[in-house]
Amino acid sequence: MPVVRMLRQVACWMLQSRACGCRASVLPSRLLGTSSRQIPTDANFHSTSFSEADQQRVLITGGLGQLGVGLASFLRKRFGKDNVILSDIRKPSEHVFLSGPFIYSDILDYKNLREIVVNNRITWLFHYSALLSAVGEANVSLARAVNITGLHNVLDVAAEHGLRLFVPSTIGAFGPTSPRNPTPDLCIQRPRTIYGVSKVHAELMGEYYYYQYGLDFRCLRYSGIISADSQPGGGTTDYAVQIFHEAVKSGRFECNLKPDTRLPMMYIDDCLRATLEVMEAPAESLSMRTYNISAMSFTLAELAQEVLKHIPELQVTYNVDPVRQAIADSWPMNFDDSNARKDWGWKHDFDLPELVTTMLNFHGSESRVAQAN
Ligand SMILES: NC(=O)c1ccc[n+]([C@@H]2O[C@H](COP(=O)([O-])OP(=O)(O)OC[C@H]3O[C@@H](n4cnc5c(N)ncnc54)[C@H](O)[C@@H]3O)[C@@H](O)[C@H]2O)c1
Ligand SMILES: C[C@@H](O)[C@H](N)C(=O)O
Repeated sequence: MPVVRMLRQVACWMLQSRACGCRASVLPSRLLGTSSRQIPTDANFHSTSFSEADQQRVLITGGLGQLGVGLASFLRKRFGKDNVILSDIRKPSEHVFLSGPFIYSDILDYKNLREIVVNNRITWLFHYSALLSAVGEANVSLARAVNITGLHNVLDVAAEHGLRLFVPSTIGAFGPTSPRNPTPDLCIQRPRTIYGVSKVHAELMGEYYYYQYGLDFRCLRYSGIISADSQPGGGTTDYAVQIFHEAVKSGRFECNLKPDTRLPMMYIDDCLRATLEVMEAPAESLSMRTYNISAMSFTLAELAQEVLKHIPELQVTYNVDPVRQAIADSWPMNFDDSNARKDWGWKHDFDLPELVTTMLNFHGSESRVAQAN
């Protein structure tokens, strides 16, 4: 880059950072490659020119889990099939492999991550890799590596290449000393799972990179997400997906939490739309970098009651798993998402009755197809 242009960018960045109150700072040393110079950072330093800005090039990490395939298909409608790259360390199904670009990416491999971002001219990164609450407790050292070390790699690559970065947080980022009904955006966060601790760390690190290095970090705290065509990956809220599969398949469901357990939940379509909306929200509309988002909140008994309206023969039994129950009992019962609604117009579409009808319609048609075959 010619020296004059670089100096102009640096001066421009310093003016901008003063205007937004951010502190002038330097990138962490590994972001500077082999150079020993310390260059003031600018989130747009390496990014695309203005005319290219509408044509995002997207990377999704951990994309073969419950949410990533749906996110890819949603974003491909917006940005075009070839501009959204799904990645994971697992082998994709043939259907996923044929539906758009897929690439192997282990978020613990920093150089490989950087290579993917550079070679594909990525502008937006959705960081979905994680070990969820229940599997995280069963494998704390792996959860620590994936959820914390992996996040550090993603933050550094995103800051270095001027990406807009989305990292989902969760209701699990709160703990027993947080207000539970409702839980506001800003309150005590002392979660008791490695998953929750890693998500609070992600929220704080993302905000730190935003203030220190100008990284365009955006984060939503998702509720338990309920999806029809993908399986949950080992969380405490998995029962709210599994009940639909079992209701249609066997007419029986054994639940691992108590019937009066109340948690915030959301249908996947609302979750994915919220994710794109916050990523597209003008920077000046965001008064925070991390927002609660919510749609509904129900107990297991209320969920079962709603499903019974459609499948009266369903038998629900309870066999409580103490680990999952302790986690659920420490999480919010209701989520206060008024800031998201006020700042960038968040509004959910699905409440419990629509959710149940949609899920059962999907599974009903699936099982009819299976029977016909
Ligand atoms: N599903 C929910 O209810 C929910 C709720 C709140 C927040 N979230 C967050 O949303 C994100 C996606 O959730 P999900 O339900 O799809 O999770 P999931 O567990 O279903 O999928 C996570 C994916 O990460 C991948 N992964 C693991 N280690 C990896 C590594 N080293 N490198 C690359 N990928 C790796 C796994 O192979 C898996 O496909 C997570 O960050 C999760 O914390 C999910
Ligand atoms: C709530 C969420 O983060 C995830 N579904 C879990 O239960 O771990």
